[in-house]
Amino acid sequence: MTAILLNAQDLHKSYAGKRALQGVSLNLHEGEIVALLGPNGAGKSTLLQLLTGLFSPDQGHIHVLGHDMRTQASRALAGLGVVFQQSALDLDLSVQANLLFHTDLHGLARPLARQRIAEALEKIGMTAQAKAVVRSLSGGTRRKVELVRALLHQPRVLLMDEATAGLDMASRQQLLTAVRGLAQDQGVAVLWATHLAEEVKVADRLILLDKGMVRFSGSTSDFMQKAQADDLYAEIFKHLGQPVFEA
Ligand SMILES: Nc1ncnc2c1ncn2[C@@H]1O[C@H](COP(=O)(O)OP(=O)(O)OP(=O)(O)O)[C@@H](O)[C@H]1O
Repeated sequence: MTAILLNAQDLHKSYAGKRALQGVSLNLHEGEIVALLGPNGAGKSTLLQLLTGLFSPDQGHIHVLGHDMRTQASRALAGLGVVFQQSALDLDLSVQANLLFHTDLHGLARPLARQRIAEALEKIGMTAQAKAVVRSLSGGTRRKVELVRALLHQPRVLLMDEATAGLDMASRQQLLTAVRGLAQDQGVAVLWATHLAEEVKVADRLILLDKGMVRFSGSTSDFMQKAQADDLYAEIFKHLGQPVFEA
C-alpha cells in the first residue's frame, strides 16, 4: 500500500449556521490522481479552502505528510502545491518575477530558486518567455506558469480547483498530461476538482461530494464499469440525482 500523503478526517464547516461540510474524510496516496466532483454548492471550494489552510474546520483534522494543519501549518503547507481557478499570478510582473516571488515566500535561497525556475521553464519550452510580462501570455501559457509556480517548492501533494477553466482542448490536454507525469514519475498525490468528464476519466479515484457529504469514493474504473455504455454522466446522476457536468 502506498503512503498516505494527505489525510482529512471528519471535516465539518458551517457558514452562519448553514452547513457546507458535514463529516468529510479523505486520504490522498502517493502517486494517485483523485477527481473531486459535485454539483454547485456541494462543498468543493470549502473543502479545498480547508485543505489549503485558508480557513479552519469547525471540527475535524487535516494532516499533510503527518503535519497537523492547525498546529504545524507552515510544515503542512510546505508539502502542498495549489492551482486555483482564479489566477494567483501578478499580470504586470514577468514570469520570472512571479516565480521568484513564490520561491521567496517558501524561503528558497535565490540561487537554488533561479536554477529550479530555469529548469522548469526549459522543461515546458518557455525559456524564451522568462522575461515576458504575464499579461502578454495566452490563457493556456499562464496556466502552465501557474503549474510551474505551484511545484517550485517541490510539494508532495497538488491541489487543483477547476484548474483548466477557460482553456482550449489542446492546453487542457497538455496540463492533464503534465499532471499525470508528476503523479507517475514523482509520486505526487493530486486532488483535482473538476466539472469535466474527460478529466474524471484520467483519475485513478473518484470522490463524489453532495450537500457537504461524500456520496461515493472509489476507483474510477470500478465506477466506469458500472456505468452503462460508458456513460459516466448517467452513473453520477444515479448517485446524486442531479447533473454535475457542464453542458
Ligand atoms: N463565504 C460563505 N458564506 C456563506 N455561505 C457560503 C460561503 N461559502 C460557501 N457557502 C455555502 O456553502 C455551501 C458550499 O459551497 P461551496 O462553494 O463550498 O460549494 P462548491 O461545491 O464549491 O460549489 P461551486 O461548484 O458552485 O463553486 C453552499 O451552500 C454555499 O452557498
